[in-house]
Amino acid sequence: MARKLAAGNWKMNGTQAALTEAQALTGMFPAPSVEILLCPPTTLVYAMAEALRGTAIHTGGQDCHAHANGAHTGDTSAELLADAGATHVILGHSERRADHGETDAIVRAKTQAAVAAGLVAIVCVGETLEQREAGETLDVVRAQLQGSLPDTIEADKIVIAYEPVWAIGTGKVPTLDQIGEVHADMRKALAGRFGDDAKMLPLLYGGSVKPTNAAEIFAVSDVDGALVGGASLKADDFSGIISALQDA
Ligand SMILES: O=C(CO)COP(=O)(O)O
Repeated sequence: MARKLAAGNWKMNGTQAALTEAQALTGMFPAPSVEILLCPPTTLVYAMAEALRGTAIHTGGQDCHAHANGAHTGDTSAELLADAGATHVILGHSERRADHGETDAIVRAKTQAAVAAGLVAIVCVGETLEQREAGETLDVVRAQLQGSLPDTIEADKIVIAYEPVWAIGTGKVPTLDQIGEVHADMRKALAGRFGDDAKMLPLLYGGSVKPTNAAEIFAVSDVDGALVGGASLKADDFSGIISALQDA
């Protein structure tokens, strides 16, 4: 069985004042039955990891460079994130693929770097609206998985997040059948490539997950958690999603 994970992606939001939201979550979930992760902007990774030290809530980055160190002005390596206290890193988010031209090959190199640094890599895939309307969703997602993952994996170091681009920040969510179809197909593709390890990989759904729709999404088979944007910024909202995952 894959482990369950509720992950929050704060994107480019959150000053130090927002750390109180992370601390509030620790009070609500002193001993959670699922993994909980918050990925703040890079500027807050160290402070959040320190604030959450000794609690059940993990801290992660939102991207890393493919190299461990060197002349890469403005970039952050997986090693630096780990040194700051991160345990996870989101890679290949559609906003990075779109804003920074990240290809599957780049995401794959970053995934290898993250795992080498001891981080869990959360690898994001997902189709655009145009691709869905053209009936290309499963092909697009399969190709992204194929290109973005290394040939050999450690099952406890990889998480997959299916995030349809058109569902991110829009309030639009695929039907439960559509989510189930993609997740089942991802599990099948991963099993074809990694054998039994595929059963251990958490497959997260992301895109307009809210406390109000989380339970029905978590009831879909092969959905092992969520990667949450807007609703992870406030402890009151994110806690509803975490509770739904615990109850699933
Ligand atoms: O992109 C996302 C998480 O990585 C999803 O964002 P929203 O939950 O705000 O739609």
